[in-house]
Amino acid sequence: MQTPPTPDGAQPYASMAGKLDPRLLKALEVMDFKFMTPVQQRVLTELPDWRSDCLVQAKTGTGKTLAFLLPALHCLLQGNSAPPRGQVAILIISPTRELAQQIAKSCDQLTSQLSKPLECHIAVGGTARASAHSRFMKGSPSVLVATPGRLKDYLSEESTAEKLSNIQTLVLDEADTMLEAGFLADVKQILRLIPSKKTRGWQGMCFSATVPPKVKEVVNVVLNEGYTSISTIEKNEAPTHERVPQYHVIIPSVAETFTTLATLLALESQKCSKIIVFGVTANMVALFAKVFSQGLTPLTVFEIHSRLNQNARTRTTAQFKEAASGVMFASDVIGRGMDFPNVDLVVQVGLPSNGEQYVHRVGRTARAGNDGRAIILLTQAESFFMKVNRHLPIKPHPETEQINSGAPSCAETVNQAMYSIDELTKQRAYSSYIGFFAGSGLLRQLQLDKAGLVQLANQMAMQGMACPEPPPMDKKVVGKMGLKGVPGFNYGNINDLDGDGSGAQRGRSHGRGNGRPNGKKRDVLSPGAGQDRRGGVEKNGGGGGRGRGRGGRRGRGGKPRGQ
Ligand SMILES: Nc1ncnc2c1ncn2[C@@H]1O[C@H](COP(=O)(O)OP(=O)(O)OP(=O)(O)O)[C@@H](O)[C@H]1O
Repeated sequence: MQTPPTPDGAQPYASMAGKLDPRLLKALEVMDFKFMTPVQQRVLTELPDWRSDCLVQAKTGTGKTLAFLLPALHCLLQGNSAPPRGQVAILIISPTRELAQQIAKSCDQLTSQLSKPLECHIAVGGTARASAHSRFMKGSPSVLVATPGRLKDYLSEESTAEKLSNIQTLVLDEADTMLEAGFLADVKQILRLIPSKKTRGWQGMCFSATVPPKVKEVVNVVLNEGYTSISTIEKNEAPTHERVPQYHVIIPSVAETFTTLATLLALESQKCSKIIVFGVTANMVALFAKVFSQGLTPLTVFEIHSRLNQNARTRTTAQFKEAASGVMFASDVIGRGMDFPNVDLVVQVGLPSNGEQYVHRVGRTARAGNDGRAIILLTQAESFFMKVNRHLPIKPHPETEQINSGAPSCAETVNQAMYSIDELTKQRAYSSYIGFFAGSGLLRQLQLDKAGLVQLANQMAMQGMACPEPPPMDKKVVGKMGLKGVPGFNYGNINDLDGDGSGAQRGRSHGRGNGRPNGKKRDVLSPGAGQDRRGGVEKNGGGGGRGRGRGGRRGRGGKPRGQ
């Protein structure tokens, strides 16, 4: 007898008996997933064939991962056209390392009930390439979850590419970001390195919570004409959850960013226990984390961005997934796809790269049917974001006045915390802030010229970060930012700055000429370094971690450097 559907129309997975591989159904039972989410139901019931090409849009946190894994795994397990043993059948490309690891974990859970384990491998930057590659070559990988850089690196070796010469399914998760300017070239190059769709007829699956119209123009690189399009979002419906009230707080001046955030978090941590705070650049996030670790919040502070090495990123991801409470300061390395259970509140400080990125960041809360809230902190000049994204239901925060009036009373505490932060951390935050805007094309919308940008950053440094003068900038870096000759910079040697907590003392001058006692040279930052726009994208295949991150980071919408 058929199990009846629930009142809201969700079909139980039990109704898929006889259709979906029983071992997958058993795994779903073990995972305690009794009902299909709407996107899972629609993919499993509306695809003409589970091998059909598709573009699927559904809100964040609604179970898209299983919606592509289930049909792909079913076809692999049932199909008689499975590739020879040792060859990859399902290739999943993700924009970030953390997301790749998360997808692989879901895949392992779904295949846990097979009598003989099915191997799901990961190929991402920042991890020991040699050992992962050797496991991949010696093993029998049926599924590979990869980030573009490391995948290109694998495919550049003939023997490795051979293992990908019989793929059945190619999934682009976060498809819109994978098919936009910064990534499209990578994807096209990957497609040149695997057997062509025309001759091999592999299935293409594109999934995302946001599908801007321009994506549809390029989706044909992985989908055949006539592909199935599924969306669980109504035409005029906001792409965010109705369960997430969204608010903005306008900060009186950029100098008050830190005090406003401190006031907001003090207020919010009375009602919320698990919070993610996004910042505009990795270096700004690093500064937030250091400052708020100085007793500015009762919550445990977590930090994740591309300037941390991959071990630290992976550890923090696991810890924050497990944590019952805490505040995680994050860049866009976790902006998309990441599933941290029970996040109550998402705060965005400053502008996201675009409306889509805003939606994905908000989507770190209210997942799997839970509730959540979202707040964006913007300066008056940045408030154009609401005008150009009118479809987003962002309202003024009901406690804006209380937050703004409370901020000055935090100034002393924030200043004291700032004094204890090393000079290099502040310099990097300052430099990355300038680099972000200089390379963003946002100056016009902000009604700022280049000198105005430098002035704004100086104001933030001197009034917000307790710097006695603008942090020093290297002339070459300024030139690379396209700001040569712009007034307002304090040129100096970054190598002279104190670079860790031990060298920084309360109230210590931030000026030039503080020699490093050990005479160690510091790397000079490249413009835009420490920016995690485009979701903390992958760069080259090899190496990774802190050192590589500097040279290879991608600016807003730009091509990845160093490839
Ligand atoms: N059928 C189900 N029943 C209950 N929970 C589910 C089901 N399917 C998925 N989930 C859970 O819902 C959460 C969100 O799933 P998932 O990460 O796949 O969302 P998503 O739509 O891919 O989100 P994003 O757009 O942010 O990438 C996860 O914790 C997942 O385990």
